[in-house]
Amino acid sequence: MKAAGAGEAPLAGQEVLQGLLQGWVDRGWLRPLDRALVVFLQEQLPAASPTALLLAALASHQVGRGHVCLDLEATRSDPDRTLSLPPEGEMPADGPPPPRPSQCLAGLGMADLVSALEDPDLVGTGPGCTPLVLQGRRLYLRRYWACEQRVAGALAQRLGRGTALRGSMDEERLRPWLDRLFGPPDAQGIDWQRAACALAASGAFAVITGGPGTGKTTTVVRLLALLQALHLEAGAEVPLRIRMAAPTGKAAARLNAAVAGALGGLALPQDAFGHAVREAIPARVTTLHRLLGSRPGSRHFRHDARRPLALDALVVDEASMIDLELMDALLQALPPEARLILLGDRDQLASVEAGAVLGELCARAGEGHYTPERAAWLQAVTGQRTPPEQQDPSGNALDQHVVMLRHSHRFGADSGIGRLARAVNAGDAQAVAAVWAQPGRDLARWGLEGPDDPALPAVCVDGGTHRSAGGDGAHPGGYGRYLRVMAAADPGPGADATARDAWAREVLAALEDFQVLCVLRRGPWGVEGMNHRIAGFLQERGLLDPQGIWYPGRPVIVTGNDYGLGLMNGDMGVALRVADATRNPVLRVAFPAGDGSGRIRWVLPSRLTAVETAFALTVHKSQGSEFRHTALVLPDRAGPLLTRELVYTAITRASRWFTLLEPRRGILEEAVTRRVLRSSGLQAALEGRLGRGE
Ligand SMILES: Nc1ncnc2c1ncn2[C@@H]1O[C@H](COP(=O)(O)OP(=O)(O)OP(=O)(O)O)[C@@H](O)[C@H]1O
Repeated sequence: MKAAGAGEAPLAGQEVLQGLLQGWVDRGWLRPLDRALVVFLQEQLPAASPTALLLAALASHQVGRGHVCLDLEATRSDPDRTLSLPPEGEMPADGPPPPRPSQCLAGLGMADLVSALEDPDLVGTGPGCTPLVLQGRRLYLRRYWACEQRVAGALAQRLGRGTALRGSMDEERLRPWLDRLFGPPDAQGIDWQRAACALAASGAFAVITGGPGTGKTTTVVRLLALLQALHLEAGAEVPLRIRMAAPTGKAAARLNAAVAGALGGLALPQDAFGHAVREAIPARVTTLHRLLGSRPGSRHFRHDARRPLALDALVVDEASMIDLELMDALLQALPPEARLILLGDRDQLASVEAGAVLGELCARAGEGHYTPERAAWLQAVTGQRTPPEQQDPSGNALDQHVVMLRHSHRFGADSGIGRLARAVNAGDAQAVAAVWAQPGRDLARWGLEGPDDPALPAVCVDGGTHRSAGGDGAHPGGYGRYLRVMAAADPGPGADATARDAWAREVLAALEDFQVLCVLRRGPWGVEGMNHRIAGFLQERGLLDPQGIWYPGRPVIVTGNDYGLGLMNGDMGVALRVADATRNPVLRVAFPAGDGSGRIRWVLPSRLTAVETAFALTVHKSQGSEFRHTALVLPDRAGPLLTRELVYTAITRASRWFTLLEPRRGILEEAVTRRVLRSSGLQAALEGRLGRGE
């Protein structure tokens, strides 16, 4: 055991550390959980070094900020970043602020930090039972280290597997099917969708990444058709068991609709065989939690390595939202002979929980890194040449299974949303300014004088129509629209269940026309302030009567999984006034069933314990959803949350119109130069295993 020593003056003793951490908790700088961990460790290891325990508190705190570990290098160079000071919603507290991490760690170099962690009871360097693990310059809570190791191990195994797959393809037969599904290859350039399909067909693991509308769904539906066609053509009596899933109900519903659309466009033979292939592609998409079998009150799932999922191929959309622990659970539950295909946009915000798995897996996707052997194989099966700049003789096994789709088929070259998303993604503030100099019809930008600026009701109620009408006469809507639908389509107290469901579907669909997004939760520009003001605007216009917590027209978002009600975190619903059996008016909350069936689930408001009003959502909560018109409310000052990834995610939630509301001019340009960099060792762990040929 290593006791506190010289060079640790700022944390002269354990009581000082306790007091310091309590001061941080009081200010909202640290979670009570992080301090509780230190109290526990002190009880178990009374002689532990205060510096090591401080680092343990910071490592624990990083998990709450989405990092898998504490990066000691980053901690040393900018200690205050470990607490993201100033945090959103800092709690007012009496007296002078407590010392910051930079003061506590002042004068300590990397060697001092590493030396403080040389405590075999507290910190291990690999398997064992110490509460912390130090790997290189990364300090982990053991649970997350173990999780990262399992994910790296499962991915490495999957990358090495191919021939044992059920439905393995014969490469000779691959080319004609690719030609049928994609048309003849273009000799001029590479069609990355075709390449993605071939690469994903060739192994047990594939990642297809791309921005909005780049054809991820189109490609995966063709891939599934290809796999089924090859499987059935080889004489299989039963088709492959294929499942599709997404992290949220909203994302599952979107994929469901997109798959249904893509199925119609499949170029399959017009005969019994083509029919059998089409029939064998699943039309229903489920949530990952439902697929894995969530269990109330437990973080374990019904399906795991001992009770694996009964499937031959799994497609998971919106994979950027999958955190490390969920990826671990998913990989454990997947039979070794099944394929896993991840779809997602690597540039979006990562999951709220720790880990940015998709981002890490796709970190090298822009440059391809296909080996010359892989490029030759691709040419043989797709008839396309891989551009030389995408080839790399030292490309690793993961590179050979990742494809980036680059061309948006949804946003044309003149689309403002597409141009703005690209400029933001590139982190190019000048390019962003250039887009706004010529925004086109689908973008609008409003400077706000303050929380009472009349632009706010103009956009939130009516969509700000006079500034950004579409070329085809369509107008971006605000929340006034769904409330008018709610009033006009109300089937009345005598309506039967079918008519009520149809009404709810119509209102829920109209609600998806528009969404206000915020960066923050608190303050006038956060979700709480905006929710309050938007309800007021709608009330002033006589569209809403927000009395009490529950009122007709209240849109809500579920904030925690409720297995009893079958509602998942992120599900959105709306309160509607319906009639009970005796025709008395009662309030019920209508949710889409979330299983692709189009059914409506009606829930008593009193049973909903974890919901929030959803006129305004944080950008994080909006992930996996898409709205025809999206309005992003920026804060009036830059902070740790306002980053390029966040703004990109907000813009790409809009399918038709995007409105920017800025309390201070230029804040957008500031935001795009800030990045979210998540600390994790997944790439290193994976590379280590691939290098060892595991
Ligand atoms: N190769 C293509 N040629 C023409 N149109 C295409 C092609 N690929 C996709 N599309 C069309 O582009 C639109 C977007 O495609 P798709 O839904 O597959 O993209 P996506 O990447 O899954 O989008 P998102 O994830 O943003 O919803 C669809 O209307 C689709 O029909």
